[in-house]
Amino acid sequence: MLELVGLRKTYPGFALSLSLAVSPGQTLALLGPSGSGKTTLLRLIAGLEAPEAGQVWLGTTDLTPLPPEARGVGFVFQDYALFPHLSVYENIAFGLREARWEAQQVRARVAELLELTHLEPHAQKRPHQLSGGERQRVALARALAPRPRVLLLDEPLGALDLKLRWELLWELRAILRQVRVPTLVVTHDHAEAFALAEQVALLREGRVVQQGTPERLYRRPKTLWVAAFLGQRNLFSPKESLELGLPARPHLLPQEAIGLGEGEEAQVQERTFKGPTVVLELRWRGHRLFWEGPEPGLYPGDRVGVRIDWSKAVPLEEEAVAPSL
Ligand SMILES: Nc1ncnc2c1ncn2[C@@H]1O[C@H](COP(=O)(O)OP(=O)(O)OP(=O)(O)O)[C@@H](O)[C@H]1O
Repeated sequence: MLELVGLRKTYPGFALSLSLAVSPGQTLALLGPSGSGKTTLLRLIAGLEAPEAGQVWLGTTDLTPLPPEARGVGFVFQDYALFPHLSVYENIAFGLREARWEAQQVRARVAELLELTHLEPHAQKRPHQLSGGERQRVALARALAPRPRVLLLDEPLGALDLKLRWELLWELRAILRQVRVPTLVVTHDHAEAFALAEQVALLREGRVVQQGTPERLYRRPKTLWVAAFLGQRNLFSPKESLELGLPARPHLLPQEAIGLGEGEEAQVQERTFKGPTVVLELRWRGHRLFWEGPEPGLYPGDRVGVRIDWSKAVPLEEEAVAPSL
């Protein structure tokens, strides 16, 4: 189990202050906007930065005083940081040779990782002869080679185009499930976090604002900020909630609360075709309402009845004042 206890690090205009735990064999996604402290947190765990307060625990070992190389932490950097002059094989073997593994053990371990990451056909290539996705897998294999006790991935899919991102996401997930090393993965994309991780911690200005399973976070966000960051669209301020007959606090109206067909009249403003679903932006009671579902056969200007199940409205907490530094 990886545990961060009262960890604190400040830079001019920025303060990271949090506690967090990753269970054995689990993947936790650190999700947050640019500048929220995701990379700083990984660097603190890896020992590349020293915290001003708090500790990093791995089981019963306090890693905080240890140098990076003694921590048993595997790190995949945003730009992969592969050695350009070494082959794929040698990139993966590098850390093992540094740690003075015996030649035969190195061969066996590298072969194992080439197989795990499907890189056998590329073993003798240099990084510049590889595709982005292949480079990403080399970086992962290199990080996993010395059997780290924790794996840190900083935007592992960040540099790839959209189609490749999703292909690699499934592959990365399969590999993580196979190796069962507790993993922290940084991303600013909620869909990526949801697909990769069992737990998601949402970071804002150096603090964890909410942590939970993807389902829990999406369905029960604490605040408007969390809901909006996770892609929820039907969000109402306390004033708007009151106008709609709800208590005077922020609310989320989830998709399943909105039915089309009969009911109060609304007008279609916009339509976005997404393949399996269509998103409609409706004008309803003077408010903007989004509906998403299978092809409704409706177009801008059309009128449609809207039925709301108010019992499904999710009350949210008032936004906390931005954390002070
Ligand atoms: N070495 C440093 N010196 C001064 N300020 C720093 C340093 N490293 C990070 N910061 C500041 O700390 C804050 C958090 O940075 P960090 O890189 O951790 O954010 P992030 O969430 O990873 O962002 P991104 O998604 O853009 O990579 C930023 O405001 C950044 O400018």
